[in-house]
Amino acid sequence: MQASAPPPSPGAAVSIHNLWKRFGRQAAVAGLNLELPAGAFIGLVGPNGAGKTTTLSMTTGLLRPDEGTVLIHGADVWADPVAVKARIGILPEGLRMFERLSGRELLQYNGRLRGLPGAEVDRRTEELLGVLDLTADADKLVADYSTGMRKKIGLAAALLHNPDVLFLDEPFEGVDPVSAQTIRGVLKRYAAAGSTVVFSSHVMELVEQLCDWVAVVNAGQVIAHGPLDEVRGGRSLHAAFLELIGVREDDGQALGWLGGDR
Ligand SMILES: Nc1ncnc2c1ncn2[C@@H]1O[C@H](COP(=O)(O)OP(=O)(O)OP(=O)(O)O)[C@@H](O)[C@H]1O
Repeated sequence: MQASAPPPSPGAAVSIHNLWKRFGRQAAVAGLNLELPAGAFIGLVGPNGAGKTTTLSMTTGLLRPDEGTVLIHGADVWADPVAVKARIGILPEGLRMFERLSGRELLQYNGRLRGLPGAEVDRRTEELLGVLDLTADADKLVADYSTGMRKKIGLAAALLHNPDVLFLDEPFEGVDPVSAQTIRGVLKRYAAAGSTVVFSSHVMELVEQLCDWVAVVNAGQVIAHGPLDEVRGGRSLHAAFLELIGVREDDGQALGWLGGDR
C-alpha cells in the first residue's frame, strides 16, 4: 500500500509496517510495526480493546487498513490478495459459516474453493474430522454445532489447504478442556512441521505452554516482542504482562459499598 515500507527481514513470515486503523476519532491500531519469524508459534497478547482483533483482521485481508503495509512471506496482503490467501489459513473471532451445510459439506466446499482435487479434498476432510473428533457429528448441520465444535470445524477449514501461516483469533475461547487439548495437539503438529502459527489469547498460561515467541499489544501498538523467555525475563508471562501494561493499583476506595451493610 505504501512505497516507502522497508524490505521485510529475511525469515519473516509476516511483516507489518506502520499499520493504522481509526474508528471515528479513536485509533484502534496506531502505527503498529511487527516482524513475525517464520516457523514460530507466536502468541499475540494484550488487554481488552488493545487492537489485537483489528490487527489480525488487517493482517489477513479482512479489514482494509487506513495506512500501512502487511507482507506475508514477501507478498502484499492488499496488493496481491490471491497469492496471500493461498498461503494463509484464518480462524477469525465470531466466524460466520455456512450454517445450512453439514460439517463434512463445509470442509468439502472449502477444499473445492481452494482448488484442491476432489479425491484429495475427501481424504483431507475425513482425516481432519477424525483428528478433531468430529466424525460422529460430520453430517450434523453447522447451525446445530456447539461453540467448541464450531471452533474445531473452523480450524479444520483453515487447515485444509495446508497453509504456510495460520492465524487464530481466540481459538480456545468457549472451548472445553477436552476440545482444547485436541486443538492444541493439532496446532503443535502443524507447527512442528515448520509452519507459522499466530494466535491471540488472554490466557497467559496457554501462551506460555504453546508459544515460543510473543508480542504484547497495548493501545494499538506493540510494546514488547521477541522469544518468550526474553519477554518474560525470568518472571511468569502473567507477571511480565501486568508490568508491561502498567496495571493500576486498586486504591480500595471504589466500590466500598459492595458487599457491605445493606
Ligand atoms: N468496527 C468497529 N467500530 C468501532 N470501534 C471499533 C470497531 N472494531 C474495534 N473497535 C474499537 O477498536 C479498539 C480495539 O478493538 P479490538 O477488537 O481490535 O481489540 P482486542 O485487543 O481484540 O480486544 P479484546 O481482547 O477485548 O477482544 C476497541 O476500542 C474497540 O472498541
